[in-house]
Amino acid sequence: MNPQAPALLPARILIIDDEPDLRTLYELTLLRQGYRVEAAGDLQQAREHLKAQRFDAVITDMRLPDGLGLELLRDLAAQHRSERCVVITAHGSAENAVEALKAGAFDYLTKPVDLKQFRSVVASAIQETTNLGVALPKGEARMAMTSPGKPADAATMLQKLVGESPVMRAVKSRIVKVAGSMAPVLIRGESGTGKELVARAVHGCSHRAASPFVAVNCSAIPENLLEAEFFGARKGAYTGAAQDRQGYFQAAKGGTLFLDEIGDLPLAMQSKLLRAIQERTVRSLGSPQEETVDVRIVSATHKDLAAGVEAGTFRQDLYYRLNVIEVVVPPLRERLDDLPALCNALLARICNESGLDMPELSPAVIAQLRSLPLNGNVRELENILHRAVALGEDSLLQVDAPPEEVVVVPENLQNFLDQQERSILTKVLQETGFNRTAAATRLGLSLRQIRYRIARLGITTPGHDDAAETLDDFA
Ligand SMILES: Nc1ncnc2c1ncn2[C@@H]1O[C@H](COP(=O)(O)OP(=O)(O)OP(=O)(O)O)[C@@H](O)[C@H]1O
Repeated sequence: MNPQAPALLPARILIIDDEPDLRTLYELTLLRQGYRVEAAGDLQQAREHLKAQRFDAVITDMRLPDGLGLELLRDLAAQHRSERCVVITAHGSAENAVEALKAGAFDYLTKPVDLKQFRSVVASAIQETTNLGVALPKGEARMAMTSPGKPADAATMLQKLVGESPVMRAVKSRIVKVAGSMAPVLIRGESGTGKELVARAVHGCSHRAASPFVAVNCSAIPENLLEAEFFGARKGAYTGAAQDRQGYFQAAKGGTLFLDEIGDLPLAMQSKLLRAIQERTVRSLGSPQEETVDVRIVSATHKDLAAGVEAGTFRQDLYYRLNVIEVVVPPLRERLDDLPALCNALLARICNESGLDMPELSPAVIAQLRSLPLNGNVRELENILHRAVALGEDSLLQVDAPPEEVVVVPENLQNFLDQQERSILTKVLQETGFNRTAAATRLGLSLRQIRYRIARLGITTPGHDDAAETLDDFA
């Protein structure tokens, strides 16, 4: 530790459990770690302790003689207290765990409590308060020192998410609010809205910022490789496994695992993922042993997962588990006031990457972009700007962006083309007073060509009997 750093007191923790043996076990475990510990046997005693002083973390059993641990959580939230809460729930009560996380618990532990996990969850819980100036007990210092200062990092992360419209501001404050907990986050939004950026911001604003962020596109992995990719594999576990390899869970240890396109995960893999999340352990293919992993799961989808649950393609229990906290990223059309700032940020990035000077962005171009449907959201905007920069000839940016074409695939191409041709010909003929020569000139055809087409499509033109001409006449 930095010898110049002021000697700070170890973190203070309040333990609440009505079983004296367990209380003692938790107390001793924490005292051995160097923390200062107070203990309470019920809600009333806990409230007295909390009234008397501030703690860094509160660890409470869910069921207490005079009420639920959740009530304490709600009290602390209502009083805007900074204590991080860890709730201990009975084995198999997934609902309680989810409820606790929704009520603002930092994390939960399931009985019987594994002491190694207990120590690591407590260390995570107090880490953030430690970064704000309270010392960690011996042995945990490395984590605190490698963890970047939270406020600066959070601000940088949020800056990358360009946009100050009310809807984007709401997204950002939600990110800050949810970043601190261990609860799984589900990010919903159309394609290209910036879901991955949001996931990175959740990670960057959390105490996990100094640990890995591992992004996985669930739809891009072949089904037979999913298990090895997620959980790792021992050498020889399958044909081609020439050496031990770690999975995404192991790679993201201590950090965040971002599961993009989670709706595309096959059902068999959904069960395995659910198990890994519930047990917080994974087993590499071919390994006899399970290993504990401390990973926060952030997932994203552009699909309606609830509809997937209805249709039987997505497991309800996994949906329930992943969707503890939801962040919805609005489509670009609902935040068009962000366009100028977004264009500037994207242009700066594009020009920087390609070593070009930043072109001038005129209000007319912004207005032009504003009028586009932009159904591909920020990614589409990025592509349009990329094209404009690549094709631009002077320092004023010109956008040649037709609205994204909706390609209609006709059932019968010939009929479809005939119909298009017929309506163009009819329109031009009407506009030229059925003067075939004038119509042909406008369409870049010869008189003979237009007569052929009129005959082929059976278009009646007053004063002529083109439709009566047979195609043989043109042979
Ligand atoms: N608010 C924003 N500020 C700056 N860049 C953004 C913003 N939103 C999106 N982008 C950029 O747009 C592109 C698409 O964003 P991202 O990949 O995060 O979208 P997504 O919703 O995850 O897409 P998909 O659904 O296809 O996975 C990226 O290059 C990203 O950097």
